[in-house]
Amino acid sequence: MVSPKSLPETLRLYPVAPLVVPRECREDVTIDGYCIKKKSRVIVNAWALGRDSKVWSDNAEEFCPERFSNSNVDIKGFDFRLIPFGSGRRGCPGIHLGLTNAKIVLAQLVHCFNWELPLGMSPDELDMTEKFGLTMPRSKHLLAVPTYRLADEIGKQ
Ligand code: HEM
Repeated sequence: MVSPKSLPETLRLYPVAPLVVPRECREDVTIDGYCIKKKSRVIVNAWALGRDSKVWSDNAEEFCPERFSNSNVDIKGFDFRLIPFGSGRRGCPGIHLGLTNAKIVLAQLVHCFNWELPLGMSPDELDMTEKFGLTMPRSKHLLAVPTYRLADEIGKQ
C-alpha cells in the first residue's frame, strides 16, 4: 500500500545522495565537544542521520511510513533529522521537480500495470541492500513482472 508517508520514509532509509555536498568551515567552532577548525571540510552523512536509533527509535531500520503520522518532520531541509535534499543555501534547487517527477512516474506505473514478483517470491524476500557511491542505487536489480491492467478496464466499457 502506497501512503503519502511512504515518500519521506523511503528517502529516510534510501536517500538518493547518502553524503551531501561537503561544506567548508568559515571559523573555528566547537559543536557537541568536537572542535572543527576554520577551513576544515565537513561531510554530513544523510544516510546515517536517517538510521540513527536515537532519533528514529529502535525500529530505525524498518520501513514504517506511520512514523511520520502526527509528525512535523519534513524533507525540505528545515529539519536536520531528515535531509535527503540537503539544507541551506546549497540545498537542492531541484527539490520540487524531483519530487513531482518521482510521484508522476510512480503513479503511472501503479495506474497502468499490476505488479508481481517473479516465481511467487514474497516482498519480505527482496534484497534491499544498497550500493554506496555518490548516489545509492540497489545493489541487486529489482525484478518485477508487470501486466497491463488498463486493457481489462477498456474491455469492460
Ligand atoms: C529526487 C530527486 C533529487 C534528490 C534526492 C536530490 C538531492 C540533492 C542533494 C542531497 C543535494 C546536495 C544538497 C546539499 O549539499 O545541501 C543536491 C544538490 C543539487 N541538486 Fe538535487 N536532487 C534531486 C533532484 C534534482 C533535480 C531534478 C535538479 C535539477 C533540475 C537538481 C539539481 C541540483 C543542483 C544544481 C544541486 C547543487 C546545488 C548547490 O550546490 O548549490 N536536483 N540535490
